[in-house]
Amino acid sequence: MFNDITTLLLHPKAFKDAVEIFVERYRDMGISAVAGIEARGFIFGPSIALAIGAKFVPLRKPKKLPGEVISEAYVLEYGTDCLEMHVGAVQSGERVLVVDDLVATGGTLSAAMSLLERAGADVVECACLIGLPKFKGRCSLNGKPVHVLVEAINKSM
Ligand SMILES: O=P(O)(O)OC[C@H]1O[C@H](OP(=O)(O)OP(=O)(O)O)[C@H](O)[C@@H]1O
Ligand SMILES: Nc1ncnc2[nH]cnc12
Repeated sequence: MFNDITTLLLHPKAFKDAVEIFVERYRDMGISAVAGIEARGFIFGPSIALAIGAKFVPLRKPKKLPGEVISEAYVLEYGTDCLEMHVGAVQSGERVLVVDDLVATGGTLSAAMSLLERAGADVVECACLIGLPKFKGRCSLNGKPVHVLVEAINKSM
């Protein structure tokens, strides 16, 4: 039941194709920052950022960033967690893309968007490789578009 993107990473052509599909979509959208969610958003986010000429902003789990941070707590399926971002990482009005490997309930993406919006950023879209059945094939979250490359099948059906 664990949707493991590390198998994709072992196939350079598939890994490159996945990044390029995102790059094609986002290259002309005036995006100046790509925010990647720890940990697996760090695998795809920086490549996309470099290719579209944007900066990369890490959204990290608690107590990892050395500078002043703003934090956003969120609820997971089992427990709670928190994302942090450096104060000043994004500017007011900056157009930001959020990247992660996978969306399940959408709680993590919601927290990432809240964090960025509290800092004044304009979240353009969230991009994930995989959408789990829990996300119900939705195309948006909190009024922002969510773009998913692959819908995972429901293995319990
Ligand atoms: O849509 P949601 O229900 O919020 O779940 C999606 C999140 O779950 C996974 O991360 P996880 O919380 O397992 O953290 P990790 O990658 O740091 O282990 C995944 O990489 C997403 O960030
Ligand atoms: N089924 C799943 N596989 C991988 N990562 C996840 N994060 C939340 N649910 C997950």
